[in-house]
Amino acid sequence: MRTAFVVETVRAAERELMARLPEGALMQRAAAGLAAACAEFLGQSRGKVYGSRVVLLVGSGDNGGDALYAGARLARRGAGVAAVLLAPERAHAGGLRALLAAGGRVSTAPERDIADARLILDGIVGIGGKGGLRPDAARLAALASDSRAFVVAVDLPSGVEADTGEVRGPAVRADATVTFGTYKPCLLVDPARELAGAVRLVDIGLELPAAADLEALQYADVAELLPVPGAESDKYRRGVVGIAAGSARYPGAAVLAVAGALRGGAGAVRYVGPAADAVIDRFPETLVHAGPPSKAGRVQAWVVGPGLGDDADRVRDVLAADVPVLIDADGLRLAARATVRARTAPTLLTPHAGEAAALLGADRAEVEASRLPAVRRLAESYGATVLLKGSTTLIAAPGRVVRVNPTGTSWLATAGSGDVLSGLAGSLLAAGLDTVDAASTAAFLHGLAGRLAAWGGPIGAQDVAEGVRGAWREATRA
Ligand SMILES: NC(=O)C1=CN([C@@H]2O[C@H](COP(=O)(O)OP(=O)(O)OC[C@H]3O[C@@H](n4cnc5c(N)ncnc54)[C@H](OP(=O)(O)O)[C@@H]3O)[C@@H](O)[C@H]2O)[C@@H](O)CC1
Ligand SMILES: [K+]
Repeated sequence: MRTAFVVETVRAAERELMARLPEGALMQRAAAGLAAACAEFLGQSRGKVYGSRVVLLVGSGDNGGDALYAGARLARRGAGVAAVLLAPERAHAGGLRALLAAGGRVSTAPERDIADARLILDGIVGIGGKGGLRPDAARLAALASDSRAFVVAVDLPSGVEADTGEVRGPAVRADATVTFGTYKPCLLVDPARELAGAVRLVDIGLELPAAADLEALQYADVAELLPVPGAESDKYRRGVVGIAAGSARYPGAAVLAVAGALRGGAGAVRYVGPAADAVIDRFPETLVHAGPPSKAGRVQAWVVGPGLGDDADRVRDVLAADVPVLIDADGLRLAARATVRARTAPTLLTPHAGEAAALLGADRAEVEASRLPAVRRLAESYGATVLLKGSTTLIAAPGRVVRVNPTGTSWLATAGSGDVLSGLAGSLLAAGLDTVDAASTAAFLHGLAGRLAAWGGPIGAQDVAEGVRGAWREATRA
């Protein structure tokens, strides 16, 4: 599991460790890791450290100190290093001395130096940043982001909100971020994540609490969670998932949800609704039923909502079942909050930002800008697990660590792709995973399937569904 911690927790761990170490030792660990990564980045672009032009953007805190010490190490290896000091009289004194002693210099022509640089270190602010960047810092951030240089953010890209991943104003756009001790939420959650580029973690020996503030499944976690039928399994023991989706107007949503469900590990898929002919045509293995869901036969989990139109009765009927229920699309609009809260079996909601905004009474743009607070709020208000789809898919449940999905591709933003995801997650619920595991495992497979199917080009939802098997194989092979 990859984990991230908020600033308050990082600070506490730093204090605890600093008390046991000689003064400055922690910063030296950070700077050494940072310099090593920078040397590697310079080497990767078929260059070398010796003779490379490096510019340090230096704020008045320890983030600037890290940049100065790392710059000193690069200068000792022959790089031409110039430091742009935002507040010359308050720059980290030891770091500046080290840089000058190693042959580095203070820039007197920042614009020219930035234009000539091959590598830029953004040490404007780290976890001590407050509010949007001040105008002089914002100007440097823009110059660096627009430059031809490879930009390395120190700890995090200056200008982003460390704990939430919000970006409220100008910020550095980095090619890579070298972060210390632990990931910070901004390095995993958009829109900040996009500005961080490739993230490298440098171990500085921090001891962090067992419960993280944010976590992301890795291949090994997914492999462990995915259900594998044993010798004694039959279709019923593997779980039956019921799909209450589709309408005369939107039969395709039913077909796609079933397509996802068939690849999610349940032993059988039951379909209930008016699109049975379309479903059977495409997937003859589906068990279909025309009456209400409660009369369709036993299932271990329900999916309700994709392409449902205004069929509130079907939603009510499904919500009355005493099994886990996934609510998506039209179902989100039709499910009363009080009914969801009153359920004793678990509920999983899977809105995109627009649907989440409607449920929260907020603007879509606000949800997109503040995904982490939004998903937490929604989970609390419904007393349910919420999977918020989008550029960064997040999964929250009351009392649980928020999960962030590490896979995905922007090509997944295609019609019907959400229907496949809901079928897939519902199938994993029926196979016995809890709501948080089912949602995060489904998002992982779905993202990976999209990536495998896209291969850098456009895809349709059916391609995603067909890619799930390959994604499953890839996840369990690791
Ligand atoms: N602690 C440790 O053990 C270790 C810490 N490490 C490193 O220290 C970093 C944290 O350092 P930090 O606490 O000094 O804060 P930092 O991020 O440099 O920012 C504070 C400075 O920024 C300024 N500033 C604030 N907001 C601003 C804005 N919006 N726009 C512009 N300026 C703004 C603020 O100015 P002021 O308000 O004082 O005028 C102040 O001078 C951490 O991220 C990691 O890199 C590593 O070496 C590992 C060991
Ligand atoms: K920074």
